[in-house]
Amino acid sequence: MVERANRPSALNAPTASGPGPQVDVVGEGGSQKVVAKLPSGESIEVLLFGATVTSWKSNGGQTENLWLSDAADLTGKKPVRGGIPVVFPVFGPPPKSGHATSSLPQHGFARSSRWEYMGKSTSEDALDSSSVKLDFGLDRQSLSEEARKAWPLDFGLVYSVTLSKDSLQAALTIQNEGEESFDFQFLLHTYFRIQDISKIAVTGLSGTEYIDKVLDASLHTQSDNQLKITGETDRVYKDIKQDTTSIVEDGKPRFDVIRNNVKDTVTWNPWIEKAKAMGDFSPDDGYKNMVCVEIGAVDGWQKLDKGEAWEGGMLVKSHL
Ligand SMILES: O=P(O)(O)OC[C@H]1O[C@H](O)[C@H](O)[C@@H](O)[C@@H]1O
Repeated sequence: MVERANRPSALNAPTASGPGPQVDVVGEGGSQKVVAKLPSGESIEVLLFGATVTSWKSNGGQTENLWLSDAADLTGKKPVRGGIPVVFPVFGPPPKSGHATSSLPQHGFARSSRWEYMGKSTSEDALDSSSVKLDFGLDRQSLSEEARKAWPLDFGLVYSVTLSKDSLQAALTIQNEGEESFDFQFLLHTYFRIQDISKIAVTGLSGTEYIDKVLDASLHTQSDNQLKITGETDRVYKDIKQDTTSIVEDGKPRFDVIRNNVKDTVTWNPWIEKAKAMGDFSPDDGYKNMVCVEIGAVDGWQKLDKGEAWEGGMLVKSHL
């Protein structure tokens, strides 16, 4: 059952099986966020600005899984540097001209729009198996005037984030509510927190073609099953056959990222110079503690006809 957020008394109603997941809306204005905690201690925080997940703690609440810059703006003035920004309807810089997204900023408007918290649904069978799903909505009416002008199409988004004991699921449903079809790209720009970039490998990409954005957008094929990050990395892996891309740390599984109805994945690490050059990236050597593994549909465009809906996303398992 989804409880509407405008009924605060229903937020944490006691249940027959004891205390269920705790969900609270905290903060004001651009800093408002939804904080959810399972009885076993795992938690998430989702800023309404961008519906950006800024924290995900597993392991009874002891292990933070997401990297968030110390200088991230969490007041709703600019996209968050870290966490899980939602990229829609265009990934990267939009096509220069002649496309419906051409007037939009890099990565579109979803990460810099204020979403509506639509409510939670919970399952609380037992302490160890409880979970909570938070729903967020964005439509044309809630966009800034600037974004509405730049992308004059009618749409409805529902973004659902589900916290379970060892996993986080994030899924976006896109509905075309207008009279004409539209093209979109979608990506979850997840910043994973890691101990040491020199000790990790990204696996599950072998045999896949990728565009290397650091090397002049040239096309390559991943031959090694272990992608080690040893310098600036910005690659778009396309049409991946495997469902799962993993992050291995010190030879042990750390995260499994399982794609649902999307086939592409971007790997990104700005490394030394680019990290220093970004005003909202802090500390300077924070690049050692993060790697972006970003699932999405970004190779070409997805077309959505009038009245149609599309859904895609990821399930991330944390091994800590
Ligand atoms: O600085 P941002 O707009 O958040 O983009 C950060 C990065 O996002 C993606 O990973 C792109 O592939 C990169 O080219 C880009 O630099």
